[in-house]
Amino acid sequence: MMQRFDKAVQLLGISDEMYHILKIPRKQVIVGLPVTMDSGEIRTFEGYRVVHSTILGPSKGGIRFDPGVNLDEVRALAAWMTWKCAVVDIPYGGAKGGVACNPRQMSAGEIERLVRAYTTAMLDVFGPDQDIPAPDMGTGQREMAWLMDEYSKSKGMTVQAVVTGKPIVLGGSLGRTEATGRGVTVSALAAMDKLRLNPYKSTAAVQGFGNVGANAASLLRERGVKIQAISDLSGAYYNEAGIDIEAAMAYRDHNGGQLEGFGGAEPISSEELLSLPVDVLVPAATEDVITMRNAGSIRAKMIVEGANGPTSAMADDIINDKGIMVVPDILANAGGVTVSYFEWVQNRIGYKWTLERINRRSDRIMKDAFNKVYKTSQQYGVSLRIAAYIVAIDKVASTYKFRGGF
Ligand SMILES: NC(=O)C1=CN([C@@H]2O[C@H](COP(=O)(O)OP(=O)(O)OC[C@H]3O[C@@H](n4cnc5c(N)ncnc54)[C@H](O)[C@@H]3O)[C@@H](O)[C@H]2O)C=CC1
Ligand SMILES: O=C(O)CCC(=O)C(=O)O
Repeated sequence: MMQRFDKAVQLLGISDEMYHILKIPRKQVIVGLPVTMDSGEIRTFEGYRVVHSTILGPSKGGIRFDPGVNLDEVRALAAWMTWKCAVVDIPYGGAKGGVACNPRQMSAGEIERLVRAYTTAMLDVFGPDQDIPAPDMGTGQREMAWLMDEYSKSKGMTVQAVVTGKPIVLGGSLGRTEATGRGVTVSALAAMDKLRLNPYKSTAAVQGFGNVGANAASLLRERGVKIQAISDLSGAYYNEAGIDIEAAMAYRDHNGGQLEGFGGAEPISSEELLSLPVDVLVPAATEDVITMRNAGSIRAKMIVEGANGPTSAMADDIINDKGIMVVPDILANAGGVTVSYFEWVQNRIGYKWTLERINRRSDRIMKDAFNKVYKTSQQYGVSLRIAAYIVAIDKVASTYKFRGGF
């Protein structure tokens, strides 16, 4: 995150003082979370919430449950949220949270107790005007429902707007589940248009088959793109003629959330998936999957980053030299936080929007953001990634200047 940030700051000519204001997170909270496991044993988990910036509005960002979660990762993810919200021009700052745990090896009861303990520990941080969490890797609607319930109990009233990505019955928004994958699709189509690629004659490979990957694959398929490969933690699966994405989703949902044993494609290695000669590669799993080690073998014409930070900074140059267009994470996956913003607005006005209105508005925001970043990349002669940072940093820095008060 910092390497791209430094580059964009140099191009923008930001002062040293502003550099440090933008670099250092506003708040970093680490908590110990004792939880009674089903066995009766008490295990203590470490949880984090980093608020990177609140200059544009309340901070916003998901909560990750994964064994690899650590403070450094959460700090980078929080800063990415600040830049992401600024790129799509929504009135939020950036934050991110997480707990180092393996939800795949925990029962629903254990996860619920962990979510409630985390929420209680973060009561001073969270709030509908302060800091608004949402789902990320390893969490979803169910966890957001428990979070809202625990927070509401502590306040003695129902506070829907404290969290987004909730189930619809609890005030969740129509379209939020598919929103990130939808935004990835809108960005991919906009980029394909620039490269004059016809979606109906194009192919894609998608890494990660969770919320973002599966929905992106399904929506790209709907727009004519042939999905030749998909993957998850269990492995990668290839079918030259195209994978039936709906069948793969149904299989996953009846197979403990995993694609393992999926019959509609042949198994390949995860590395093979990344180097397939497809038009569009969508990394939608986790960080640092495209690195110096494998960037040289990528044959896709474009990479559309569904995940946060899937490409290491060192790999950027190799990919740029190969002439591969990259639609960066802070632009490509911003559809999720955009519809989260709509959910928060609906909660606050106490009114529900139709799916048609939500999709129309989020598609417009994603297209406008893509066009602005594309124009900036032409103007500065830089990649879409650096252009997205320029757009975001410029907005946040100029807001600071207007607000003053240092
Ligand atoms: N859920 C959301 O609305 C948003 C998520 N993101 C980012 O998208 C990425 C994925 O998030 P979700 O889909 O929500 O998570 P998820 O937990 O729903 O799914 C993650 C998927 O990736 C797979 N996976 C994990 N590590 C892998 C690896 N090394 N190789 C192949 N597959 C692997 C898992 O098996 C699973 O299929 C994360 O980087 C997250 O930060 C970004 C914006 C919004
Ligand atoms: O929906 C949100 O508020 C945030 C989603 C998120 O964590 C992300 O965009 O990385």
